[in-house]
Amino acid sequence: MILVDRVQMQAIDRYAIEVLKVPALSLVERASMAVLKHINLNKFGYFGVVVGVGNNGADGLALARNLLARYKDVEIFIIGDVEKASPEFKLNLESCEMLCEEIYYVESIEDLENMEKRLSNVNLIVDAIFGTGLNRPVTGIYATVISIINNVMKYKISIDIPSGLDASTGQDLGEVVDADLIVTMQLMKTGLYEREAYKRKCVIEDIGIPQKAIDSVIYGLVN
Ligand SMILES: NC(=O)C1=CN([C@@H]2O[C@H](COP(=O)(O)OP(=O)(O)OC[C@H]3O[C@@H](n4cnc5c(N)ncnc54)[C@H](O)[C@@H]3O)[C@@H](O)[C@H]2O)[C@H](O)CC1
Ligand SMILES: [K+]
Repeated sequence: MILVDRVQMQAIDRYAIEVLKVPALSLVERASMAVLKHINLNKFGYFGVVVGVGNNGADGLALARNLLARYKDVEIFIIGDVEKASPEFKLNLESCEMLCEEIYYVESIEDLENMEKRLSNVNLIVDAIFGTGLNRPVTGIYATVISIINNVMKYKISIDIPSGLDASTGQDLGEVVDADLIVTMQLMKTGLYEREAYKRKCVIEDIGIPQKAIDSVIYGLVN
């Protein structure tokens, strides 16, 4: 099994998009469908999707859109400044705005209380706050959001990496989402593999990153 750290994964993503011209939007869409296939839609009908403003969040919004497309109830919570978000994030956000009544921007204590109340009623929480982009300890409102997610005791799926975990070292960078299932994209990350508690909850899903991108970064094969 190939293992990559977060810097290698980011380089592979970049190579796929910038050199091999794989559309980032396709990778985000494939990531969302890779998570959807692990959700029993006959069992789960009311979702809380908690997103950061990076591409892990874009994956989460694309998943929310695919759930809304099936008339599932989805409560979306966004943490961070959407202005900083990627085009893939913004495109998926635009569609989610057309498909659901309200999207909650979590900034204040009241927003956190509202999120906690609503999450206590859902039956599945999607963690799309941080993935391979987490590069420093989780503090402030992000730490509070993660502890709320853990405290409401619902079935939790983390997209790519449980938010709060360092994808390279497996170190807890503060609060970490206590995921029941981790759907990691394309390759196993060293930080997940080295922690048995995470490794056994992990499934790896192909999202269409060309082997050439992987070989170019891992083996330095550029031709
Ligand atoms: N790159 C691609 O084409 C694909 C990526 N996929 C998914 O995207 C994430 C990686 O996305 P990225 O935007 O690099 O970062 P994150 O979304 O993980 O993080 C968001 C953002 O947060 C900032 N940040 C880092 N640490 C902290 C912190 N402690 N507190 C607050 N903010 C923090 C930092 O600026 C990050 O940019 C990857 O995991 C996949 O889920 C697609 O799946 C495939 C295509
Ligand atoms: K995540």
